Amino acid sequence: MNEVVLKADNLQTYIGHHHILQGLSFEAQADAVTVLIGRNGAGKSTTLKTLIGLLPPSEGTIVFNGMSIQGKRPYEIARMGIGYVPEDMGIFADLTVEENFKVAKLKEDEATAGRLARILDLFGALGKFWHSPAGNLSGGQKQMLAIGRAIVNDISLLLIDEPSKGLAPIIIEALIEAINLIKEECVVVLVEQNFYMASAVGDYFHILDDGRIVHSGRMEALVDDEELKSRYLGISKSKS
Ligand SMILES: Nc1ncnc2c1ncn2[C@@H]1O[C@H](COP(=O)(O)OP(=O)(O)OP(=O)(O)O)[C@@H](O)[C@H]1O
Repeated sequence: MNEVVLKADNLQTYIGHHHILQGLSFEAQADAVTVLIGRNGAGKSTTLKTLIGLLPPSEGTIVFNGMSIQGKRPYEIARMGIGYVPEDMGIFADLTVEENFKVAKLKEDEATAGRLARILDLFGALGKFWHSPAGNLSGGQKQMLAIGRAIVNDISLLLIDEPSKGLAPIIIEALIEAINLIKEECVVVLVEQNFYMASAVGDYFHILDDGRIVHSGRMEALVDDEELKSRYLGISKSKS
């Protein structure tokens, strides 16, 4: 049995008066990519925002590496070793790629410089456009910058919200390769609608529906489960 790095239990999250997460519970294991999937509006992005402290839950617990993190501020949670790549990527379009990294870096030490060098090896375009405004990057390059910025610090958990959104298949292949390398360094919790990408990187899956987890298991089991894919993900056999 693998070590549990993140355990969310009975999360209840409201946005205004809307009760979005309704008792959501799941775990993420060490050395694995856990994928959250489900229909539009199921509560996937809300789950990541709840975990990182942007939407504090009204009830429930979140334990990360044995520490309770619910109720902490996002910057406190980030400093405990959780990286977050939001759906809109959150990069600073007017700043250069270099400046985007400067804003993100928590330390200017040797270990951070080593991680940055590895990120530039992984995502060659970032080095090429190092002095260009990040707003000029292509969609795929922006996603690489957003992910690179999140892993430049010493994190043990990376939360990524729908990285494949709007990207061409060839760029999705590069992202799959990158996430499979990143998972060697830290635990990944990924929200992903693209089932090809979800199944190419995921070790475990959780299906969300109406703010709850309705099915969980190993990704291989979901790949073979036509009924579940059709019911919750709208994937029919001919399309998969
Ligand atoms: N700022 C907001 N104000 C009101 N309702 C919101 C807000 N943000 C999200 N919601 C609602 O919360 C529910 C869950 O949204 P969320 O973005 O978490 O879903 P999702 O599963 O990530 O969907 P998608 O795949 O479309 O991104 C939806 O019904 C959405 O309309």
